[in-house]
Amino acid sequence: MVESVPIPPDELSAERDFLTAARSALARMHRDVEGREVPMIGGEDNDERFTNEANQRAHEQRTLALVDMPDVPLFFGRLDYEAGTIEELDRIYIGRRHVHDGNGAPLVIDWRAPVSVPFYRATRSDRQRVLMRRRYGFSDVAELTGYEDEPLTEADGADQADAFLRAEIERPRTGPMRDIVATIQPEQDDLVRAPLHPTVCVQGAPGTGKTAVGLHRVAYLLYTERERLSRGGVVIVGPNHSFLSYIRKVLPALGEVDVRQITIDELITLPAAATDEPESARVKGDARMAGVLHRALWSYVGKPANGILYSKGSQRYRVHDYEVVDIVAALRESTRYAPGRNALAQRIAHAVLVLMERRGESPDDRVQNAVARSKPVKELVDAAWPRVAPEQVLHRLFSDAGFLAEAAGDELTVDERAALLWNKPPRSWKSAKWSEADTMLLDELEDLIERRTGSLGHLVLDEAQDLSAMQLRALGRRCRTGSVTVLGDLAQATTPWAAGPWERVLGHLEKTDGIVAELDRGFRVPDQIIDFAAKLLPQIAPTLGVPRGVRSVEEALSVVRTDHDALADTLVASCRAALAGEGSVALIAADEQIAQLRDALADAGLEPALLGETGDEMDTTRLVCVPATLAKGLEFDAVVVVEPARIVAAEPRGLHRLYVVLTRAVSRLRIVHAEPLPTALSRLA
Ligand SMILES: Nc1ncnc2c1ncn2[C@@H]1O[C@H](COP(=O)(O)OP(=O)(O)OP(=O)(O)O)[C@@H](O)[C@H]1O
Repeated sequence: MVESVPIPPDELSAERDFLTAARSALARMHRDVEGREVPMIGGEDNDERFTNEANQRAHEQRTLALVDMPDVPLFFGRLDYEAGTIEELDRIYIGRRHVHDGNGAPLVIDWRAPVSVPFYRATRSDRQRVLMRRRYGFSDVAELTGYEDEPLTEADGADQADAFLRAEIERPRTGPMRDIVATIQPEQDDLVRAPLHPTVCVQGAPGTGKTAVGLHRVAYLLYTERERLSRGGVVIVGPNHSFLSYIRKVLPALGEVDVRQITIDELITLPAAATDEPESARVKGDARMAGVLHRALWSYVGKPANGILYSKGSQRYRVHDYEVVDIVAALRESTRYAPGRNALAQRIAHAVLVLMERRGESPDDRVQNAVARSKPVKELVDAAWPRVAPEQVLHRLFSDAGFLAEAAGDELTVDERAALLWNKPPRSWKSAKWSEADTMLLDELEDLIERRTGSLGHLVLDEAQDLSAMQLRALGRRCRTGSVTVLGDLAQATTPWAAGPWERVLGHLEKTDGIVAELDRGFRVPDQIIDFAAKLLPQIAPTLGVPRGVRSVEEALSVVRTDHDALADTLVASCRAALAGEGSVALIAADEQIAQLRDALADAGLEPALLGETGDEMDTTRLVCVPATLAKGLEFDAVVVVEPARIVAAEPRGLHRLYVVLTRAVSRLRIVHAEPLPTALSRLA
């Protein structure tokens, strides 16, 4: 809580009483919904079962959304309006969900409601009929400890909003990410409340609140567009399980429990069992592969050498080869692969029907279907337009250099083709093991063969700078009529297959009407650390500006040079010093080093956890050892980074990885090294 003028005890106790009343009202709402019988319709057919299940699920979710979370305050702010601004209410309490008194009177108003907007937007120069804004402070167990008033009618006054924001950012971290609903900043609010369409893409430096904005935007959209979104559903795609575990509690705390938070492989659902070299993963992720796959698939459609001879009784009907060639050529231009097979059979049958009519017969649709299913037509279709599985096409592409060269045309270089070919091709496509990048290619082929149907209502892509063109195409296919929130930072792109600038990303998603916005105020990282990390920007993202910090923290940054023998002791001492403060502590090092360093800390009696081992390390342990490749998106109050040069050397985009690692600290960053620092940093250190 920010230091401020003393609070009159009566007023504080009145506010506490109000909180207690609101809590009881929420408990009553929960009981009411829980006790309400779910309407069941009789009958056992699929529609009825589906409706009953949907009703039951909706009831469960509504009940869950009304559970009072003991550590999440029910409201966080209050607006006192000019009399008559809102019907019968001059004062509203703003919270994470709507609470009413049982007689229709609101006690707490949802932060997403239009009347709550001035809480985030009103200023002294544009006070939107607000007289006073009050912000509450709470203990860890959501006990109301105080409040701060900001009268908007006074011409000037200290900027309490900034002090409040700073206090909120620096509140020590204990466990997973928390919501920022009490302190959403105006530039963030613009994005949170942007309409469902068009797609929004947010470029933002580390700690500018992209993830927070994405999650609050989902909560906002579910509030304003619940009906529309419930049909297709909402999915958040994050880079890995550690990250998803870190963000998993934000939406439930905002009352939203029906959003899937998953990794891209879980969305695509084709299991990956092989790994790629970076270069072949890069080529496989490239947008040019879409053309290669298209040509490879359609090369299975041949030029029919023979027409057909269809016999019915004593009659013979001949469709000539050149006629079939014309039908095939026309269909290639107008259909996907699988429906093309059926269409070919029907068109040939139609040609037979025309011959029958010319002879004075009057065949109907049933005859056409019978002809289409007849043996000669089937045989011709199987020969000219064979059934193929995606795996079959990809297996041939990666094992047959001639086939690949033909499908690639001028699109791929000789080296790129070599990177795609298997050294030891599996014997058959059925026994092939596919990598993650392959699964995107299989997904593309599946859609070329038969158009994917259904669309998500909304999709959030976090850390989207790392996605390949082929991944983006697969994601876009799952959200053809929905919209996307794309979140990322090009400077943090660590994958060799990253698709590149945001306009290109939107193109791959087929959301070219998407809007690109930028967040440039870094809330997480103190000025000194931002300035230090930003020295890498000219090398890793020369077109991006340096983020603006919002706070400086005394002794935020230190660089400690040691020698190899003393490294472990220095790290133990650094972690001990960090643990002496409040909040979470991370030791981040190159993946190859981290297990050994964890053991060294454990031997010294520090009880560290290794991130990624159980999935809930950040909930349960103050000191977490983080492999550099898992640091993205996470944050800790204090961070110790070990041997930056090793982090850089570990992968092709090591400098980008180092930038990610250096920007994880909320209060203090200590860099410990025995090996020389990377050049860009050594000049400074
Ligand atoms: N308006 C705000 N009020 C309070 N805290 C905020 C606000 N905006 C951002 N933060 C805090 O700043 C930190 C960084 O936010 P977030 O993780 O969303 O940033 P990001 O842009 O996704 O970062 P990265 O690029 O590193 O993944 C979080 O602790 C978040 O709670």
